[in-house]
Amino acid sequence: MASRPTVVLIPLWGSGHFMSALEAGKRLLAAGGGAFSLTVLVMQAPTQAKAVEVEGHVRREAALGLDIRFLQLPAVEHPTDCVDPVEFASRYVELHTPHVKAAITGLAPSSRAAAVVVDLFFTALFDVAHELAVPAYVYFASPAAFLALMLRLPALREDLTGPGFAEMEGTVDVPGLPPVPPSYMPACLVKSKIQSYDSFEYHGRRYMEARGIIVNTTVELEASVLAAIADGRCVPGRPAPALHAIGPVIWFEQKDDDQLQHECVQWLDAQPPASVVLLCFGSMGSHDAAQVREIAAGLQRSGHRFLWVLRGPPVAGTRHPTDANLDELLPEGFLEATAGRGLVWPTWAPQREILSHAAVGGFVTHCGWNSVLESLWFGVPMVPWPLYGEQHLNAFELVAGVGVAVALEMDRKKGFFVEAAELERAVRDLMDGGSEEGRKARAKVSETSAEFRRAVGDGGSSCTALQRLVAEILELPDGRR
Ligand SMILES: COc1cc(-c2[o+]c3cc(O)cc([O-])c3cc2O[C@@H]2O[C@H](CO)[C@H](O)[C@H](O)[C@H]2O)cc(OC)c1O
Ligand SMILES: O=c1ccn([C@@H]2O[C@H](COP(=O)(O)OP(=O)(O)O)[C@@H](O)[C@H]2O)c(=O)[nH]1
Repeated sequence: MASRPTVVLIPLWGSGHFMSALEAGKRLLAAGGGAFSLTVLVMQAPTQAKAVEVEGHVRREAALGLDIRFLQLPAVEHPTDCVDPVEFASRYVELHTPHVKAAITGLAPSSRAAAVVVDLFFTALFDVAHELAVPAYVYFASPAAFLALMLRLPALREDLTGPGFAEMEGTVDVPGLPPVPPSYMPACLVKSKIQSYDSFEYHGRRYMEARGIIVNTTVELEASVLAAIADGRCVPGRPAPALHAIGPVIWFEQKDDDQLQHECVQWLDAQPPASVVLLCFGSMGSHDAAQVREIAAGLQRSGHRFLWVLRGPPVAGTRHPTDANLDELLPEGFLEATAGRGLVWPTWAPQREILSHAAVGGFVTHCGWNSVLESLWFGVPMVPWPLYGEQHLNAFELVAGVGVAVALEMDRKKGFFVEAAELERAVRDLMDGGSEEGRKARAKVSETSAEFRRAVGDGGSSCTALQRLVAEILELPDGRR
């Protein structure tokens, strides 16, 4: 049998990570034109719910008959006393190192590993790649701006006067972005949680060992940041790894023709074009009862149509929201008062399908990077309401950098609390025809959407970057395939 290498992909189990990485792997596979296969090493997800979600993805993708092999890694102990999910993921993956090594060395000689591609929090696996002399890549499912920040964390530590950015005066220099007020730094770095900083700084340092970083963005969207990284402005004196901006990588689930439309989509079908504002806060976003009351009042007073994905408090010991009990959470009379112009959906919703619907004209989002890319792809302007992770920096970039969003004021000292009147104002500015801010965001988002579609099309920047990456993996001269 002819020898054909394989690209080994090691994704994290999270909603915004697993399918994004797999979709990127599928694009690599297609661009490789059969020159290599894809091998996905699947870790046991740490919670039962995530394990079921990942198993579903693997079963569905395996049934597509593509040149992808899924190998389940043995279960390992769960690290305890972690400050956040990133430290958990970083320590959990370390325990997988021997299993990953065994899986790669156990590949048939006819399908040697040509590259190992790991999640942004899995840099501990570089040790295995280095030991086996396999080129290591990172799949960065977040924006290049956050990559620039992570690369700069070792140097930025020297500017900190306290244990986190919250105590810092002045602005933060994230190369390629306008000066960033410390309050817009990622939530995990703002609070005085020095261990969070340690985890991010560790990964930032290790990215420099990668042969390349595959970023889910486009050169058009984040030109200045990508240039800053490539010019060595994040880690002066050391050449940055090659950057491959292949985005937007968005996973679209295939629907059977005979599948019934989701209830949210059926409801949207009855609404006028661009009239509905969607509110959805990602896989780990939920609000407490007081905040829910403010949102309800803000939406009611705005007079606009809305589809609100409202989740209940997280399952104990996790960050994953439960399904909302609407009778308990919503103010009395709210559903009756907004009947016909609002839908409150209490569980996971088909966000991509909703954003693609002509009735949706705006998106109040937690600014998870996948959600941002989906909104830009469908040309939907945003109101950013960042909650966790790097989302505050994403929100800053959307408003101050790209200009596709209407800003929302929040009380950062009170868990990012937003008052009803402020939400009402932002929704009106986003959705009302007369608002200059909304008009600008709408015009810019249409441009970005068109740019995105050009980037992934033949000859587009992301398509070309993907081909260059394939040539690099196959070690072809001059990026030729
Ligand atoms: C990228 O910066 C941060 C990401 C996270 C984070 O951690 C995480 C851990 C899990 O075990 C499962 C997850 O699903 C998950 C998700 C997650 O954040 C989202 O990651 C997406 C892909 O990178 C995307 O970037 C979204 O914008 C993120 O919201 C946590 C964190 O700090 C605690 C980060 O700074
Ligand atoms: O009710 C929901 C909530 C989220 N998502 C999807 O889950 C992913 C969330 O990733 P993101 O990076 O936006 O945020 P995270 O949840 O990782 O913080 C995105 O693809 C969303 O479209 C969804 O389909 N329905």
